[in-house]
Amino acid sequence: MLDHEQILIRRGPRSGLPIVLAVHSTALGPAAGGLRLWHYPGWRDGLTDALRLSSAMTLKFAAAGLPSGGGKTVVALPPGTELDPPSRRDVLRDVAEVINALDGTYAVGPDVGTSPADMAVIGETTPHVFCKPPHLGGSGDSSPHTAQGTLAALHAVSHHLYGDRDLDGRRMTLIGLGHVGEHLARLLTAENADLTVTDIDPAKRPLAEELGATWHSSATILSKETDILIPAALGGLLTAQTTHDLRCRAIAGPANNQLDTPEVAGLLHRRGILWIPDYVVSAGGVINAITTELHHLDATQSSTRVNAIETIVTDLLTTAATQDTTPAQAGHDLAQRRLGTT
Ligand SMILES: NC(=O)c1ccc[n+]([C@@H]2O[C@H](COP(=O)([O-])OP(=O)(O)OC[C@H]3O[C@@H](n4cnc5c(N)ncnc54)[C@H](O)[C@@H]3O)[C@@H](O)[C@H]2O)c1
Repeated sequence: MLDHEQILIRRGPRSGLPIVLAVHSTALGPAAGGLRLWHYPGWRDGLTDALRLSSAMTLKFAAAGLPSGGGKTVVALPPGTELDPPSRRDVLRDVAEVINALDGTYAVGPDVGTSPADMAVIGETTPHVFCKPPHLGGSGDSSPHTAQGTLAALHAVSHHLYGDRDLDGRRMTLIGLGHVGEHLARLLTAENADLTVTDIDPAKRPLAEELGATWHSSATILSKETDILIPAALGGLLTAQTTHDLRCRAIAGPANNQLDTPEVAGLLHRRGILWIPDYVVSAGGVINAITTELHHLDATQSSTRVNAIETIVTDLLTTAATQDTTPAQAGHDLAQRRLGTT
């Protein structure tokens, strides 16, 4: 059954590249979601990714209580393709024209492979764009807000596990010191967490030293004993296999698509490990962008919405405990209720 409202697939007239724009749902409001400019074996793989990612955006907005729907755009670059600046501009103009064809049903922001600077180029052709650089009136880099929302989720988890939201001395293990990970590491250090960090990029190690965090090999990080594990790198980290290695009480991080398959949530539950849905934990960036740019809230109101992730996670954990289910199931049920599908 087709689960999506609209799927546009076009070969860009300037770039010749396949552009897939998927609108999963506008049940709660106009759709929004990032532009992924990434290498795929073929355009159909890009289509599969756009379908999956756009439905995840619907869940993200519904769980966050935002009046927006899920969408995503994927430009499927053939393997090995490098875009020089003029070619990149051509792709972005092609994408902007596809967005304009939807007449406000969908607005685009950055995702893997794109940045606020790319949104500025798209914004030359369509107004349906967010996260442009601040000097062009946008909210710019979303990663500080994603880190802020993740911190809010960690407060909720700490309170649930230990009866205290204070992170002072709490053992936290952070995987990935990229855009979000670095901001989060600084926030956790400011709260005196007992922080261990890792990254496959050894150039990140000086940051660990600067913050007084413990640096750990990425190869063995999952088996390190810790209170809360925070995935902030790539997806697919949690599999039936890696689940056996874990020595943590909970997992809450911003990395998208952490579970290899949905069944892994059940495996974690049976091992007594709380897993907080990634689409709830990682929502801070898009909450800030959408509320400030599309819903015109001021910075304080928007920050309050990002910090409300703490309440959302608290409610999910309470529901899961009282109904003897997983936070994953509780999150799914919450989103479906808001979407009016249950
Ligand atoms: N940037 C945002 O606002 C935002 C919003 C929502 C979700 N996310 C998700 O959060 C995650 C991090 O995003 P980001 O913008 O910081 O990305 P990024 O590319 O800046 O950082 C990722 C970091 O992870 C490291 N890494 C990759 N594989 C690793 C591994 N196996 N072990 C350890 N480290 C590894 C990389 O070297 C890099 O430093 C991604 O999954 C992203 O989809 C980001």
